[in-house]
This record gives sequence, C-alpha cells and structure tokens, in this order.
Amino acid sequence: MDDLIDTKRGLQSASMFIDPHLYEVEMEKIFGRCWLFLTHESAIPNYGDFVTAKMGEDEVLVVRQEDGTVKAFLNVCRHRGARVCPVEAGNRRAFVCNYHGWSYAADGSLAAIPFEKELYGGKIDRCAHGLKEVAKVDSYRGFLFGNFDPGAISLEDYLGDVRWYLDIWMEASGGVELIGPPARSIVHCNWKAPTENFVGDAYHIGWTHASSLAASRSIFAPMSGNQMLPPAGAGAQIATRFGHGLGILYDVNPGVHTAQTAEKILAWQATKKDKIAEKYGELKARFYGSHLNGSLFPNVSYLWGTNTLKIWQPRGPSETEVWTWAMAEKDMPEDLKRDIYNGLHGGFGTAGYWEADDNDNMESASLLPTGWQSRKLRLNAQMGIGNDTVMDEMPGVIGQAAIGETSYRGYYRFYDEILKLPSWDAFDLNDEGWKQQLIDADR
Ligand SMILES: CCSc1ccccc1
Ligand code: FES
Ligand SMILES: [Fe+3]
Repeated sequence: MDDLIDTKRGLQSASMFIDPHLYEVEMEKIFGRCWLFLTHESAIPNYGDFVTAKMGEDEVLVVRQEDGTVKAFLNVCRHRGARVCPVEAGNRRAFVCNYHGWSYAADGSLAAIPFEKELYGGKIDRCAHGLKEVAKVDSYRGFLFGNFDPGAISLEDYLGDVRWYLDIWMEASGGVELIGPPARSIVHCNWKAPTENFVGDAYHIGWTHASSLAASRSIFAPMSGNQMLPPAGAGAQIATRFGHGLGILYDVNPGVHTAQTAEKILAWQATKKDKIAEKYGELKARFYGSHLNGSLFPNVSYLWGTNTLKIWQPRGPSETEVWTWAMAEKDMPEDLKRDIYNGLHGGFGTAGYWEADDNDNMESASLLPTGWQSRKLRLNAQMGIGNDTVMDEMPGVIGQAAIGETSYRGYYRFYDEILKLPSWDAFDLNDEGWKQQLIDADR
C-alpha cells in the first residue's frame, strides 16, 4: 500500500478506485474503525422508532430506546443469519425474524424462541444470542453516528476542527432537519470518487455542469463553460485532521438553486444574518450565507446552500449506493422547505440533472483504472500545493482560493494514515504534525 498515496506530492494511485484487496482493507480499517453517519435524531423521536442504515456493507437497525438513548444493531438474526427487519423505518417494540420466528426486543435482547423448551430443551443461552450491538453510537448536533470499534476515539475528537464549520449550519443557522426518507440510487463507481468530489471540487462546476448552470440560471451561471474563474478572494478550501474537508464559495449560498428559489432563500437568510453575527460572529454569519461543499471522512457529504446531505454507501469496489436527503433550516416556512426539497431532488436526486452530470465523471474515473496500464497512473491533486497555510480566524489547513485541492490532499492524507494505523490505541491525538505534512507538501 506504500505507493497508494503520496501526501508529499499530492498524488494518489488510480488503482485505489478498483483494487478489490484494498477494498477489503478499507472495510476492515476504515468502516470497521471510523465514525459512520447513521441518521438524524429527528427521524426516530419516540421509543421503538427505528430506521435501517448502512455501516460499510453492514446493514444496521438504529432504534430509539425506552430511556431515550439510541442503540444500533446488526440487522442479522443470530439463528441462521436472515435479515431481522425487512423495512426501512417504523416503530416496533420487538423485531420478529421472518425465517423461523426468533424475536428480539427493542434493546436487541433475544426475547422469544418458538418451541424453545420442546426443541432446545432449555439448552440455548438466550443472553448470548441477542442482536450484535454496534459498539458506540453518539450524536453531534442531532446527527447520529456509529462506530464498530469499542477502542475508537470519541465522536467529538474524531470530528475535531471540522466542528467549527459544521456548527455554521448545524448550530448557527438555528439547526437543520433532513427531509426524508432518503432517495436511494446506484452509481457504478468507487465510494471515494464522489466523496472526493464533494470534499473539494469547485473546479468541475463550470466545466462538468455547464449546461446545468445555464439551464438553472443559477448564481453560478457565469462560471458555465469555464467562461470565468471566481474572482480572487471568492472562497477557500479547508483540510482538517481526520480527513474531513470542505470548500467555501463566499456569499453565494443558494448558488445551485434556480434564480426564483435562490431569491426566496436569500430573502429568508437576510432576516437571520444579523442575529447570527451577534451570537456567533461576523465570519460565521458570512459563511452561513456562503455555499459550502464538504465531506466527512469516510463517506458522508453535504452541500450547504444546495441543501443536501448524501452518504456514499460502498457496495464492492466499483458500485456505490447513494442515499440523498434534502436539508432545510428547521425554522423555515413549509413552502420554502418544499421548494428546497423539489429543487434538490430535481437537481441532485436520483434522476437529478446535476447528479447525472456528476455520475458520468464518477463512473469513468472509477472504471477506467480497471485497465492494467491505466491503474498504474497517478491521480493529480496538486492544485495550490505549497500555498496551504493556517489562519487564526478559522481552524484547519487553509487553501486561500475558491478553486483548489487542499481538501483533497487532507482527505487522502488521513486515508493513508488510517489504513496504516495499527489501532486507535496507537493514535496520538495531540500530534499536530499532520498540518506540517500538508503545508510542506510540494510538487
Ligand atoms: C455543483 C454543485 S456545488 C459543488 C461544489 C463543489 C463540490 C461539489 C458540488
Ligand atoms: S479533467 Fe479532471 S478528470 Fe479529466
Ligand atoms: Fe458536481
């Protein structure tokens, strides 16, 4: 794996998008040890409410407990491995397996076995056959994450510096809600391809989305066909410790929406910005009115302004199931939420026209390296390399340009680190060397 990621020069091996052995290592070392997004608290408010979610290729049941906490379990019967709960969401105090009828309580314990006395003679240890519980479940600002590794660092530590940027829309905005259930679709690509696009690819907007920009008459339309670059000082790229990253396009929050919906969003935000500035400072208020594209390592992405949250669920090295939610500020009027929902799914939903633009790229970038010669190529994420820096007013390593690949380099720097990390015990939370690794990188 040594020649997979070259952090020093901002290069990655094209084989990372197709190598089946690497994929198995990712499932063990990344999806088996990192915090993975499950759902939002508001989706399971009451005792017995549940949703199914994915953690890597494992399907889990996320269940609200009687005491108000949330537990997650592998959705796999402990008898012969059948799926215990076949539906995506609902409310149940018990889950009964369709195969032989074993039933589990909401806390995952094995509650009843058909003909237990007659067929097992009381010789089965029910306590040892409860649903397999996910080691850790925790919530950040209402967003629920799970971790299979009992030795993992806390969610708060794992999010680290990126919390400052998440708080722009998860807190300063007054909080958001996911308008679901999520749309689900399959893209024939490796799960990292779209995640890296959302972590930092403002570069593709003008080129890939030329027709979509023109069709939607969006604020970004002048970038269509690369007619122009965003002016100097129009944005920034941010990389943080655990690979989470984002790009900011200043002051153009509703950039991807049609002119009509954008107008409504701008009017709405104008009613809140002063209060946000008072409470959270001018910079956060500005970022609240900016467009943010970001990914949380390993596989969840968001577009603040375009109003979407997406998970790129891996299904083998060359297939990804995309879950897409629309996202709106909790206190928005219902008609604006509906406009946002319709605009989002028309653009970035399963058959969205922006999504269709992107999927062609995701598929070609992921499928071309199946060629013996193509897979030996290095992918280039050197844009802005050597100019990254730190700034007092905002955390992380910063690329001070609207278009750059700082957050790509940050994402793959941690990807390399976590693949090589023996265990979380070997991890030094206080080691700030990661910043210098990125700042000292050069061509
Ligand atoms: C094209 C929608 S906005 C965006 C910006 C950067 C990365 C991904 C999406
Ligand atoms: S120009 Fe970026 S992948 Fe071809
Ligand atoms: Fe795109």
